[in-house]
Amino acid sequence: MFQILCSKASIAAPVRSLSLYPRCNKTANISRWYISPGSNGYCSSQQPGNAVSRIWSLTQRALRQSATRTSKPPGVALKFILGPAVLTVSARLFCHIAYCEADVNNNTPVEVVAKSPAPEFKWHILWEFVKPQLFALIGAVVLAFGAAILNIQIPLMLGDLVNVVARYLREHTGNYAHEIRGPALKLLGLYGIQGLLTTGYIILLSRVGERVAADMRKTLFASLLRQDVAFFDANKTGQLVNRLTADIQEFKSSFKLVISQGLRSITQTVGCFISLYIISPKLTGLTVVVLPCLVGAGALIGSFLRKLSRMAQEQVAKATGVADEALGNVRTVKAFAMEERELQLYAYEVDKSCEINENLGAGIAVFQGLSNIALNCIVLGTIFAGGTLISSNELSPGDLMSFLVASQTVQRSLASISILFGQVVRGISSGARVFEYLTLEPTIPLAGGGRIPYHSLMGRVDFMNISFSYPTRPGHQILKKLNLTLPPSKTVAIVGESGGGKSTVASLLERFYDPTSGVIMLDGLDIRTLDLSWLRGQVIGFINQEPVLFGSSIMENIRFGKPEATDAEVINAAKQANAHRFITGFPDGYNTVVGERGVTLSGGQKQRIAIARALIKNPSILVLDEATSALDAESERVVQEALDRATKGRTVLIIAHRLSTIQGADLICVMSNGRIVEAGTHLELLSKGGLYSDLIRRQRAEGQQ
Ligand SMILES: Nc1ncnc2c1ncn2[C@@H]1O[C@H](COP(=O)(O)OP(=O)(O)OP(=O)(O)O)[C@@H](O)[C@H]1O
Repeated sequence: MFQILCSKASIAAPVRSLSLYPRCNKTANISRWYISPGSNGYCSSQQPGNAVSRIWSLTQRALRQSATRTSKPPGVALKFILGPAVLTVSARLFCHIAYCEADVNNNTPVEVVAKSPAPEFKWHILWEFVKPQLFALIGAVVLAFGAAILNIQIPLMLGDLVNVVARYLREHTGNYAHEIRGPALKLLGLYGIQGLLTTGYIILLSRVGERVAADMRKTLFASLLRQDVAFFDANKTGQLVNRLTADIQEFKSSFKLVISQGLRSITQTVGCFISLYIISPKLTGLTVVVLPCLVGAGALIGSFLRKLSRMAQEQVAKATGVADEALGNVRTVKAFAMEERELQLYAYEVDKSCEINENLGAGIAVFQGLSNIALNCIVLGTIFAGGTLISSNELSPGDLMSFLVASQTVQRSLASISILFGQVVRGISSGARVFEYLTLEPTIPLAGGGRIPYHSLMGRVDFMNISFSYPTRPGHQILKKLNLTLPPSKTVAIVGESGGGKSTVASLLERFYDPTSGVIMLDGLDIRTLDLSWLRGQVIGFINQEPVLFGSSIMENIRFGKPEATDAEVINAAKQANAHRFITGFPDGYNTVVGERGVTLSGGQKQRIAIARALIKNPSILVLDEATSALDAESERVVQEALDRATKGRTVLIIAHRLSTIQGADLICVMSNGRIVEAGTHLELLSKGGLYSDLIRRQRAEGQQ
């Protein structure tokens, strides 16, 4: 199996392919090679072993495109030269050179899976979020630093205290209570100040962390909403939501931990080492020999645990994706009685996650067990060696106490640094995933630069020589040099076989996608030069087969079409859409909450609210994409009545399955193979006896007319 790994759009279709039979003059284990099928991407083989010696199957069209556009990801460079029958591939991978030749064979199907390369962590983006919180952050750092410095002081003062006790036990002279009071009060004061500093830095740090996370969430959400439709074709909603929630949460935890624990641990390690050296250079020498070995072993086990933890994170995201999809489409799941299958899918992913987490837990347990043994051995060793030094009067009992406490602090700090290291890696990878979409620029920007014509619109639309392939399937051309005119205030219907590209035409008019070639003109202006928010918000009204409502009130749903609309405007739009009567029939009227995606309403009711939502913005152009095809006869009659009223005086594009609904259109265009092949009125097309009359005949036979 081969994979195409794309950074933006994904490619996910079984397609015709060509096979490459590479012959190379040098062994190179090519695990990844680069092609650019219309967007940046990697291509890799999942077959193990020496990839150069294997047959490479790739999509013919994707490769053709890759032959014209290649770029260099780090460490990988590759060129495609496509001859009539021979494909030459030259690859430089990690300093190995491989030359491959390949014969073209069109018949082998290949599975193509989309996957993104690992995103990069960008410090300058983090800086933008941290900048507004700089003062609070500096305050937190200073307080945390102060608390850490005091922690270095504490072992020394404990030593003083023990020395007082030891002297009293040895000599039994002086006033014990008086002698102990001073160092004890000092220590108490130190504990108090340390407590205050700790409270202060935790408050400041959690404020900084929460605000940075909140800003990131808002910016990421705004960035996601800004993306064009192709982005959502290529990315699963569950995974996007995961970036907004789990990834930002993980990043926030790491950020806070690094500043609090990282700073404290490093300061304490350095400070306590100095104290250790001052107390006893000999004992410190012993510690210096033993500790790095332990820390090295700990780091090794730690890196293995981090790998497991990353796998666990990814697995949880997968499981979330499955649950999100099933719950988001719960009605379909129920309609097909697929609860058991969805449960099995989810259980499979959760079990995998559980297995990884169990291994991770066992790894952590072993790690902690070994650490405990090692740390206790160090204590024992220190007491043993320290006792020897006491017996030779090189060390006092208080010094040994200070040494023990300080060396424990060093050990704790080093251990937390190694744990922290894992957290940093997790935080950085979560941050990178968040930043990836924060900076992603949509190919069709919603705002900026586009103009809004001064004059009022006539509403003439011209599709001129439009060719189009979906970004997720660049090799599959849907529209082929399509020409179509929507005259002002006229109704044009597009009919044709299913999957022929009718809805695609509507999507291009809305600029959900831009054509691969050709121009769409609105009143003689290229729509790419027009302000997109204005075009979608005020010019085009869109009603499709399955209207999706938000889980708020009917009033808010209609007002979604024009946020500044008054209640009277909402009611007026509802009346035009034949919705007023049923809305006022509800106990809460316009304040009735419609449930998630409008589940508490019937199909016809939802459709009429969608019509009101489109009409409230008084659009010059109305696009009806099979707006009545999902309704029963009675609902269709009421909705059709509303639509007839709504289309008056507007340019209307109707995409229709059921030909009975478009017979009154001013122009009917028949689409086939990505082009308009017939155009005329119902009667003209019938008299031609072409594709349209075939469709009519077929639908009559199927009883749809
Ligand atoms: N987002 C998408 N990404 C990739 N391919 C798509 C996408 N949407 C539609 N297609 C493909 O484009 C082709 C045309 O689809 P379109 O929805 O425009 O057809 P249609 O004529 O409206 O069909 P129907 O009458 O069944 O609704 C189909 O082959 C479909 O699989």
